Amino acid sequence: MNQQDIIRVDHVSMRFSLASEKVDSFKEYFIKTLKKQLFYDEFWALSDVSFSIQRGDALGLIGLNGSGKSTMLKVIAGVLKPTKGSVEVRGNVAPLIELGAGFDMDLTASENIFLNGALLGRSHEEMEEHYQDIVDFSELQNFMNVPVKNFSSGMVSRLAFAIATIGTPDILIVDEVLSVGDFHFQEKCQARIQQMLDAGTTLLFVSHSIEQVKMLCNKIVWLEKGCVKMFGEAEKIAEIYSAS
Ligand SMILES: Nc1ncnc2c1ncn2[C@@H]1O[C@H](COP(=O)(O)OP(=O)(O)OP(=O)(O)O)[C@@H](O)[C@H]1O
Repeated sequence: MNQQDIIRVDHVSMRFSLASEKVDSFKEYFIKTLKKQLFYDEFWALSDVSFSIQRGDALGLIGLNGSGKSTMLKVIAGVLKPTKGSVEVRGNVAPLIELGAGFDMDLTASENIFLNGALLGRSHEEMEEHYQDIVDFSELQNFMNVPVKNFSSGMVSRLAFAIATIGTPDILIVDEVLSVGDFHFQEKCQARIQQMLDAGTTLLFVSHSIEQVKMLCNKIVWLEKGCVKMFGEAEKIAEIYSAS
């Protein structure tokens, strides 16, 4: 890995196994597995993907539905282990993937702040320090003692975004989360991401809005059916992508 590189993706391929027939119950699954009657189709979500980015870069991942963007982010975040190839990451990662996935819906917003913080590796004291900022940013002051199961999906995302973006991580991974929440909150999130970029955070960003990608990113990886179609300077690739 080059001295300047913060992330290096080296010949990464990711295979998923899809059951090729319908199984209606766990019992049927168990019996068919024992009898070796369960067959799988192989599906390669990523094929031989390589690129590297440097500290302070902001990389946009673009491509049609199912092209492998989220899978690539999950491999970089360490949520998925690639079937082939390797990924090297230098620094701590704040992943904004599937916002709210770590919440316990029966607990209150306030309790979830500490639970989610712990899942992100932060101590109780650290979360106490950031507590007011999270409440203010999420604008959920009047809902802190309400169980999260009573929140709208936008409210869940606001709380999760506010928790995940405390401090200044080395690498911030943002997967489509800006499309949730209302327009006012989207603008606030975008401003917070920009603040982090100004402070030197490296960004990996998935969005179907090429305008958002152009606004935040200096580099783009364009994925097509799991392969890199183009990698390089954002403005140029965004132009070609928009015209395609
Ligand atoms: N856990 C999984 N098991 C099986 N297939 C999967 C799994 N996760 C993703 N896939 C498949 O891999 C392919 C790539 O999915 P991925 O979510 O990475 O695409 P994407 O570019 O982020 O799509 P979108 O723009 O729709 O969010 C899809 O065909 C998807 O069905």
